[in-house]
Amino acid sequence: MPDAIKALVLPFLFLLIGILASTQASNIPTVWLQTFPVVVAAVFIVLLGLSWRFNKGRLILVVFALSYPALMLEVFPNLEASSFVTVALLVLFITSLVKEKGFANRFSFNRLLFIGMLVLWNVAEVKGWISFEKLDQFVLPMLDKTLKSTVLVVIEVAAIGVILIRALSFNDRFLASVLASSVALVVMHYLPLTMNQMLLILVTQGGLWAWFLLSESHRMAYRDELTGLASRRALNEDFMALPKHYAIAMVDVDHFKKFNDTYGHDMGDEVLRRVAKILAEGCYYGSVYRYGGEEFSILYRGKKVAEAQDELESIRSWIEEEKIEVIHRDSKKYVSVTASFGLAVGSDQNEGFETLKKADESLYQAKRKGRNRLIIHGVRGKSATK
Ligand SMILES: Nc1nc2c(ncn2[C@@H]2O[C@H](COP(=O)(O)OP(=O)(O)OP(=O)(O)O)[C@@H](O)[C@H]2O)c(=O)[nH]1
Repeated sequence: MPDAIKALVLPFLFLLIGILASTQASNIPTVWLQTFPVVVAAVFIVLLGLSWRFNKGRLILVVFALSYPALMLEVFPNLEASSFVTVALLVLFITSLVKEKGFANRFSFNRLLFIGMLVLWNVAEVKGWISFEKLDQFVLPMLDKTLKSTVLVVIEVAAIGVILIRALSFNDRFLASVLASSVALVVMHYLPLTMNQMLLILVTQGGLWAWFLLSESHRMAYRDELTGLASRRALNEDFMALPKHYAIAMVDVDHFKKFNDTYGHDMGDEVLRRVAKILAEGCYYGSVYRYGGEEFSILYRGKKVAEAQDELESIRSWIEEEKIEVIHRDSKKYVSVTASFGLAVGSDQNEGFETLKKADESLYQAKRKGRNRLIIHGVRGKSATK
């Protein structure tokens, strides 16, 4: 299954649970039902607290968008929800377009100001202070719909369409969750739901965003941002539960400082991404981590050294063969890098760090012997064919 579709599974599962729960609202005892508004308010306040703690400004907009229709229906109970939902969808749409800029800064202020204007326009419209009814004489005969209802449907369809396209093209979990929340708003608009049913959907949407924040913080802790590989922290944790038989490899890009100095830091980053990709795709038996800087680690659980050795030799030659396009002195050319490898076999489940040190020693031996080779700790004369 493509990653972009996978990213949609959980957000839509939350949505489905919300819709299914709302169908059971009539079976819920009244005492519980009375607590729903408080529960929803509490969930959203906790979300706002978390978005402040995790410095995620876009989440304020999401919380606002989700709570807006229900809040407005509380204030104007006799009015139709359609324009409230459309404003909420517009806010989600804008949120899906902007970059994360943190919680409290001028960006958040500007965004909230814009939303304030949108709300003012919405209130003015529902109160009848501004009206487009005169234009209906032209629109009604053509579309059999008022101008307002036509514009609202167009905005809803366009907003959902653009969010869907972006979620599928960027494979981004934030966009996937925004899409599920947008569909939740549309469901609340078009299905004849009671306020309690809406609140049930909102609670599950709160759950979705809490899950999003938790998984984001997990990703930040255990994934390396540049390469997308597991981070050193993940390796440290994996060392706590090593199997009886294991091996560790350390990999280091050769002359990387020179590469950075010649082609620039951005090209250096590109090299690290390429090497990480080759390691991730080439490692069938091992798990790859970015250890730090231009160093990577591979953990082989329960595997024989020969299997690890064969795999590392293939990866070494793939790195060597990879052609990287660089611009140097205003002209385009293709360059390649090499990497050195050290491998050590663990002899004790509790000695992951010691084994890693041995792999590191072998790696530096490989560097001393001329680089672009694999040295196995404690095995004389074992190195890559050169
Ligand atoms: N572009 C980029 N450079 C990095 C990153 N992390 C570390 N570096 C650079 O990696 C270089 C590592 O250089 P050295 O440790 O001297 O090693 P080397 O030049 O690869 O030489 P050998 O290991 O002896 O082959 C330093 O210049 C760091 O600034 C990163 O994330 N991106």
